[in-house]
Amino acid sequence: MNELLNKLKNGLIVSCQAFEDEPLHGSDTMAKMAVAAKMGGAVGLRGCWPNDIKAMKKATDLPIVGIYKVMDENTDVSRDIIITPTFETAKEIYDAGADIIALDCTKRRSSLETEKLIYKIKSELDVMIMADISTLEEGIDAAKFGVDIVSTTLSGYTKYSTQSSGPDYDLVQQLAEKIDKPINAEGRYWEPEQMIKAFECGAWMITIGSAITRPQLITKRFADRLNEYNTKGE
Ligand SMILES: CC(=O)N[C@H](C=O)[C@@H](O)[C@H](O)[C@H](O)COP(=O)(O)O
Repeated sequence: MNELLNKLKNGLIVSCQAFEDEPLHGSDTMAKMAVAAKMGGAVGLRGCWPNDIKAMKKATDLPIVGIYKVMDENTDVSRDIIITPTFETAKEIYDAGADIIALDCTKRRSSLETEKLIYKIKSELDVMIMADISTLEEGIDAAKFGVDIVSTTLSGYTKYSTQSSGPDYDLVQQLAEKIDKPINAEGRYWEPEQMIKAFECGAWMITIGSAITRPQLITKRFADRLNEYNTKGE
């Protein structure tokens, strides 16, 4: 088994990402988040854009799953491919130091295009690929096209995938049963016990983002609960 995959086995990857409209946006802050994640016991990181990845790489020695999100004011996140959409974006994060490149492998793009992109990355860059998918069928296809890891990242974020406010355990389980590749559980994990359930469903590793690195959402979760409590008696 590949040495990097061994390091990630049964481990926690912390996603450190903040868009321009988020209070923690900026590479310095993401690097600090990365250090905090390492102190807390993360075995890997997920980061977005070359500058953030470079800064996180400099600040820690943890392996990085790199992505490059491309979006503008016309982007519809349920319709468009935004996670590492092209070879050029993959190459940029590879040059920045990503150890694994994650890319959208949903059927929002044709299978042929996805297959070609995977082939080009595999043949020109010495890097592992994580397929961000939303359904079992997409996971099976991505595995056939030669990715190294399949991730549930986009379940709930394509129009045709299972919509849920919590993690998609069924998808983790089905992928683990049907695909002979490590499965990364990702998306809407907020509780340690949810994470354990993902491993019981067959996950190789787990990636958690918002519940650890988006303080505005962490605060909102508490504030929402408090509002609910405060309005009950009215
Ligand atoms: C759907 C999409 O674009 N997900 C992104 C992928 O990189 C990130 O915004 C998520 O934070 C990440 O997947 C981790 O998930 P969660 O934050 O739920 O733990």
